[in-house]
Amino acid sequence: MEPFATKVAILAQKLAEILAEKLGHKSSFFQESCLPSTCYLRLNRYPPCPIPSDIYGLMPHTDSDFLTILHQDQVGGLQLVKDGQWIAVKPNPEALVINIGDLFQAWSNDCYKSVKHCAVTHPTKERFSAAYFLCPSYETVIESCSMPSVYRKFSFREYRQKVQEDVQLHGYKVGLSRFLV
Ligand SMILES: O=C(O)CCC(=O)C(=O)O
Ligand SMILES: [Fe+2]
Repeated sequence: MEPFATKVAILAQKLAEILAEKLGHKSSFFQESCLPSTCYLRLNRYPPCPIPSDIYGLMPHTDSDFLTILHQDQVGGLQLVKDGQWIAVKPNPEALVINIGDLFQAWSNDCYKSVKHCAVTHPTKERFSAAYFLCPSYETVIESCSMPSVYRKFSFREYRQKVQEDVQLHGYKVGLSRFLV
């Protein structure tokens, strides 16, 4: 697991840099704010579920990070919203899935969009996935890279607190729209 985490951490930094450069920003921001101690790897296990159409493996959500690198096995179950429709991502254990997270959406001033996704369960098969989250330290302030800014600047701590508060109060994450200017 450690060699996977090390490789995927390097890949995440490279991808963040390339995406920043695409927006005309030669940024060391991700290297400075996303440290090994602030990023994490989550291992997901989805047991078989006899009523898959009624029970999600993971509820629809966007990731609260800069970007996520996901490896899924051959069972399949990852779905995402494209042009307003839920589509299944064809499982390919040889490939990695890269998802933009909320923080990249805010930093890029809505140029990159945080993708809504979920995991559905399988009636008979157990499924595994591994997700690496490129996250900054809680003190990091996320400020749009261009003007006029769609979102006010906020710290990652503030963002996480707001998400938690919304989940506790309303039962769901509201996300970036809480930070619209
Ligand atoms: O298991 C999957 O395909 C999705 C995992 C995921 O979205 C997450 O861990 O945030
Ligand atoms: Fe996710």
